[in-house]
Amino acid sequence: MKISILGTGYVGLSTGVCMAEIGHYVTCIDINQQKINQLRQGFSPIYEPNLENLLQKNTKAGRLTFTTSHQEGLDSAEIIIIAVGTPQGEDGSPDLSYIIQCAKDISPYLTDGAIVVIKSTVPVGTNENIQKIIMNRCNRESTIKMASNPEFLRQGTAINDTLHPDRIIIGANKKEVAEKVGEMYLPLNAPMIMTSIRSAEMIKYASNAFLATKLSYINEIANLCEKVGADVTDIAVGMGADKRIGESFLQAGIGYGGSCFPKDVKALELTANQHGIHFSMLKETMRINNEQQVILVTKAKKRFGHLRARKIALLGLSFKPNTDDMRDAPSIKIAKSLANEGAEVIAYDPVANSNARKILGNTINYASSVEDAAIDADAIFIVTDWDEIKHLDVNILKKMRWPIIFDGRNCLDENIINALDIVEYYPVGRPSIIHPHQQTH
Ligand SMILES: NC(=O)C1=CN([C@@H]2O[C@H](COP(=O)(O)OP(=O)(O)OC[C@H]3O[C@@H](n4cnc5c(N)ncnc54)[C@H](O)[C@@H]3O)[C@@H](O)[C@H]2O)C=CC1
Ligand SMILES: O=C(O)[C@H]1O[C@H](OP(=O)(O)OP(=O)(O)OC[C@H]2O[C@@H](n3ccc(=O)[nH]c3=O)[C@H](O)[C@@H]2O)[C@H](O)[C@@H](O)[C@@H]1O
Repeated sequence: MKISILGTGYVGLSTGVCMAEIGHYVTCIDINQQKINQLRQGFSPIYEPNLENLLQKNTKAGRLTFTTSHQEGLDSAEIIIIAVGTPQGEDGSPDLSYIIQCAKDISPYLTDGAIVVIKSTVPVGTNENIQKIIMNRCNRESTIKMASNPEFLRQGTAINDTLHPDRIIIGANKKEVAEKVGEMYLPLNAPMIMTSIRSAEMIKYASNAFLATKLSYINEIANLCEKVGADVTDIAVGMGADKRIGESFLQAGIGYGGSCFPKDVKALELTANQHGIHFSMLKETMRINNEQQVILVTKAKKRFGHLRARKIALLGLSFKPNTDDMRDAPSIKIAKSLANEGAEVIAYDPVANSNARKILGNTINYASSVEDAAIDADAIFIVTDWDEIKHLDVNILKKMRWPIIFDGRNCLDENIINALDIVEYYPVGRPSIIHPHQQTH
């Protein structure tokens, strides 16, 4: 099948590479010339495990090409996938300007049989509006075929998620359109759910908001665990063993971040509001998450009294491991809050230092290794559960002024905690460990 994809971000590029991997001929279009140049040379502009390898393999096989030209990129495309950003606008609703621009960009080159698929996360009704824009521009009514095909990949595991999805949602108002889009995915052998366009758009928001709410729920349980002396990691195992609840998304910590949950929860709450439904549960999901993101700062202030002139090593900056994405990362709020308290912050991330610098600038200092960050630190904050942070070298802790660790992901290797008899360890929602040799510091 001949597929064109607009947008070579996390979703567009992962989709493009995977569709080529299963045998389709894919052209990826982006307006960013620099990205396209980089991709043509076989380099991925984003950090995503296994992406660059499949990019090079499929480019070499002649199934994957990149262009900035809509005319060239859309030539004889059977399916045109729109995967551009829908970031949060100033009023909290998604900014649809990139999608609208895509509609304008593709209109002159649409052939009769082509299907326009919106993969970006868009509010209910957007597919219909985009269809109208295209119809007006093309001056044709009957032949614009549209489908909603929301994406569920997670950053850090984007390739695996795209090749092995739990389900594929296809929303279309015509059976033959849904079937044609489904044909594209047949080699994946994944369950497909066909719905109306509006339902497909809604499934995406309902899923993300549900997962975010599950996280705020377990985080509030974690806060309660600290008060009553229970351990939230045991609670998660106990709850998760119930199939109706499920074990995933029960890892308590410093709350959710990233380019999707924060904006999608807000967008759904706004949609509900516009229709007279006060979805107060989502308001609470967001409130809990906002407070949770700075919980390590609150804990450290309690431990030290104040944080002025305290040196804090921030380990991990990206919003989750295995990505360099800093969009809405909890580390941003934590770093700013520490700086406001007068602390000296030195941060380390295996891949996100340079993206972080674009956002945080000189508010903090950047280290080139865990060890660099930890030297003479008064405390470590574990912010992102990268493998090298979870299993950090015990000897590194001996270089701190005093090994005090605030673990925002409850992820530090048990052996490390047990190996040190001078450690103070403060996880989230679990009993703290303060070894007997502790001295005032
Ligand atoms: N990042 C993620 O993990 C997921 C994102 N989504 C949704 O997918 C959509 C895309 O998200 P990301 O991939 O993160 O975005 P991104 O910001 O990483 O990439 C968007 C790309 O679109 C390009 N672009 C903008 N206007 C264009 C145009 N007119 N023609 C061609 N290219 C254009 C930009 O240059 C950029 O490279 C959003 O709606 C997001 O909510 C859905 C599932 C997962
Ligand atoms: O629409 C999207 O963009 C995507 O949003 C999320 O994917 P993503 O944001 O990439 O990553 P997640 O693994 O969901 O993590 C989101 C945040 O929740 C946090 N999280 C996740 C799981 C958990 O148990 N605990 C927890 O704190 C992560 O650290 C991260 O900050 C969804 O999981 C994807 O299905 C969806 O496609």
